[in-house]
Amino acid sequence: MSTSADIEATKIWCSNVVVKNSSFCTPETGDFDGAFAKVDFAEGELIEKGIMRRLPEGFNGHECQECFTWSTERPNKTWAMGSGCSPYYNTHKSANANTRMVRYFDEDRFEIFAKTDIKAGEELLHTYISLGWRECFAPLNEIVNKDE
Ligand SMILES: C[S@@+](CC[C@H](N)C(=O)[O-])C[C@H]1O[C@@H](n2cnc3c(N)ncnc32)[C@H](O)[C@@H]1O
Repeated sequence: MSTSADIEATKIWCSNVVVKNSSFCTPETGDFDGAFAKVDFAEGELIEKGIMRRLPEGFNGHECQECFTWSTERPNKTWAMGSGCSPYYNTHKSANANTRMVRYFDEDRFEIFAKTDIKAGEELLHTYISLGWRECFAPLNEIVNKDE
């Protein structure tokens, strides 16, 4: 088990998260991946931390579902790839998302925290900040917000 000193001292820590088939998989979608809690988390607890690597200038994140929006500029021109399990978190609208990602753009790192108490085995979901405007997420945005 990692102590808080271990976690503090490391840049990438995702020991309490596993990746496996998402709970959103259906016979129609086929298999795809999601991130899951390996242990119980209390509301506010750190789930995972890691680093980002910026993608080359000119990279078009509108065509890539796996990269992260990595600036507050809109339209966004800076995209990054995240460490650990971070690329595998599926999304949901804010009311149903059980995690939140804190982005430290100037340090190229992130932390993911529990928004609610989470039981081991639950799928971890966060609301993608680009869900409403990234071109490749248009079909997903319709699915997630179909009741709005
Ligand atoms: C950042 S990736 C997440 C990991 C991805 N599921 C995988 O297997 O690599 C984003 C993609 O996951 C899928 N996804 C995310 N949230 C979803 C949801 N709530 N329902 C269905 N598919 C979802 C969509 O295909 C989306 O483009």
